[in-house]
Amino acid sequence: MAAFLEVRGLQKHFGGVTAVADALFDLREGELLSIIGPNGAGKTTLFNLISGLDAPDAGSVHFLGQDITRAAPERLARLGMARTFQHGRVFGNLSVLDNVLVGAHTRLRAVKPAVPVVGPLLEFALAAVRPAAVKAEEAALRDDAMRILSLFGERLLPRLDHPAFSLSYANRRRVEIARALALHPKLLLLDEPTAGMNPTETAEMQEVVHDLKRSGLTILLIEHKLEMVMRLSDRIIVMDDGRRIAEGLPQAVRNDPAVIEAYLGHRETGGAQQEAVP
Ligand SMILES: Nc1ncnc2c1ncn2[C@@H]1O[C@H](COP(=O)(O)OP(=O)(O)OP(=O)(O)O)[C@@H](O)[C@H]1O
Repeated sequence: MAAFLEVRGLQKHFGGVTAVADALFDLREGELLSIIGPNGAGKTTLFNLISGLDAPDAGSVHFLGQDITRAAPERLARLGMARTFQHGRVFGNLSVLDNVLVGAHTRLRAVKPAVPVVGPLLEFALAAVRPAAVKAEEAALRDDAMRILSLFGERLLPRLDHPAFSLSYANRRRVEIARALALHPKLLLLDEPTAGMNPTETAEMQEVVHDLKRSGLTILLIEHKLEMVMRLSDRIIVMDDGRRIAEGLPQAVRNDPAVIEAYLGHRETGGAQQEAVP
């Protein structure tokens, strides 16, 4: 049986820099796999190659048995892959609720008839007239968006109508994750969901990710906060200078001499240094 996600020999070079060298791993359905490593190790580049934001120089990615190497992000969204970004990307002028509804766009059916050529025109007309089927779909998506926003307790629900630019940094990160969840993804790629968060916010985010994992969602996680990685991960891949230097269960990785060397030996560890080898 094909793996849920299969990454084979992925490579990416930027000029003379090897950002990702021969990445190779499988991800099983329902698994939470973390990618860790010092700054510049190639983690975000690897995410970009998997999620269609960047094209690999070599190698392949298969998702749910389909070759998705170099596939456009829209196709990946339709297949059920969603991601978040290291620095959080939201639509600043849209409200919290609308940001999340944008994420549900690929799930629209009533307002997006699958008619060739005139489809976009029909969609425009249906959005303007809003017949009962379209209204019912909008209501269902709104209910779903509220359910997703409630995963973050009282952080976002009281701010439904606030424009995203007015939110705190931590809340913008939460909105971004909520928007990714609105896609009802089969695979969620989270790039440092707790970056810039204080210990309370980090603990809350850890709970959210834990709940998502418990719900059966398959997750690929980049995270510098090692305690969180150790608690959440089924398996961990450690990268350094574009290469995988270790892979295994959290406890084994924690005690791996190559991992300790990579973290403690690096000049910059993006906050991981203080937490390395806990
Ligand atoms: N668009 C780009 N152009 C040139 N070099 C790049 C580009 N993107 C990444 N790199 C380089 O590739 C290497 C890997 O970077 P990447 O951002 O993937 O690392 P990372 O592990 O995600 O680091 P961090 O933990 O700091 O986010 C680095 O040396 C980086 O400078």
